[in-house]
Amino acid sequence: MSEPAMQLLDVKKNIGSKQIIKGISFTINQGEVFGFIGPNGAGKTTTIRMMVGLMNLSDGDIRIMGNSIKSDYKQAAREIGAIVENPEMYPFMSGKQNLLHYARMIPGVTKERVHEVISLVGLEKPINDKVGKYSLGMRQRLGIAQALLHKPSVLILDEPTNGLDPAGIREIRTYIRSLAEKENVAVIISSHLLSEIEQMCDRIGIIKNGELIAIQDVHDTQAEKQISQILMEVTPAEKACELLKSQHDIESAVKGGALLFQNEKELIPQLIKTLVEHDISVFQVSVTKASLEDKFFDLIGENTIE
Ligand SMILES: Nc1ncnc2c1ncn2[C@@H]1O[C@H](COP(=O)(O)OP(=O)(O)OP(=O)(O)O)[C@@H](O)[C@H]1O
Repeated sequence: MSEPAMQLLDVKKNIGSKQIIKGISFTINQGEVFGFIGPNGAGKTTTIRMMVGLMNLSDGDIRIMGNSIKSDYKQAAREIGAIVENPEMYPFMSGKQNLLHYARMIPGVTKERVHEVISLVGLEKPINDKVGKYSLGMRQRLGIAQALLHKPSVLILDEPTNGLDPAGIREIRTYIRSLAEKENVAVIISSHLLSEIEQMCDRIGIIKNGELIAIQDVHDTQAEKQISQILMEVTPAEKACELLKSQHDIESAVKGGALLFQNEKELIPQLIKTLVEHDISVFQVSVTKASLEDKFFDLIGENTIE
């Protein structure tokens, strides 16, 4: 197993008397796209500011390719590329001129590397146009290209989908995945909207009130044996609801003449057997996959995160 790209070890942050981050630990692997999700005010930006060294930790540590951000900041910082606030670009210069300008300030960055990062974010066509004419999505690509110039091991993007239209969000999806693979760079993307970033992530970490409440493997949820949303049309529904609880410890909601609950669909034949044995009539069973969004709402206990 290769060295983790980033490790958060019981990270805490107090501001005044308030504990904003309450001991967060997780590991991000090289080359993976990690979504950092949570409602507004959950603590995403605070955690990210600590990851990139813009804010001190109150306790715990962050290691980037094994280098402690506390005791070995210079080495750790070399491994990070980030867009936390809007990157400064000169609007009267072309995208390429901007990149060359930054490249000159970083030791060891060649012209070849500048061309490489342009192609990684798919900006070849407009790269000689003035940045002032760029769309928000294009400016963001340029910012990411700039953040990649020094070949970091970790790329951190705070709310990169904010302000983008659906086409811009689709574009991000395509190039983030491919650059993570081509560069073997770990990408951390924060968002308060799961639907916007779910498709480009390998794993999602969910943060609420300064605590990490779950880490979810996105590919797992696409696997066969997973939690499904099950709707059973039964009569009498109330009696069926009690039976599922007493015989199978399943909590279900009664809606009209139907029961609604989440479980593995492999359990369905057993449930039908129990119901029929107790003189319940089963008219119909329908199964839909519980999306990560459903689980996210379950976890954060809200129906909306806007
Ligand atoms: N300088 C500060 N002083 C006091 N409280 C702060 C400070 N900075 C952040 N907070 C509080 O810490 C909590 C976490 O804020 P943070 O900005 O990290 O959340 P977030 O998940 O990034 O939210 P958003 O999606 O709205 O950016 C919030 O309750 C916020 O009010």
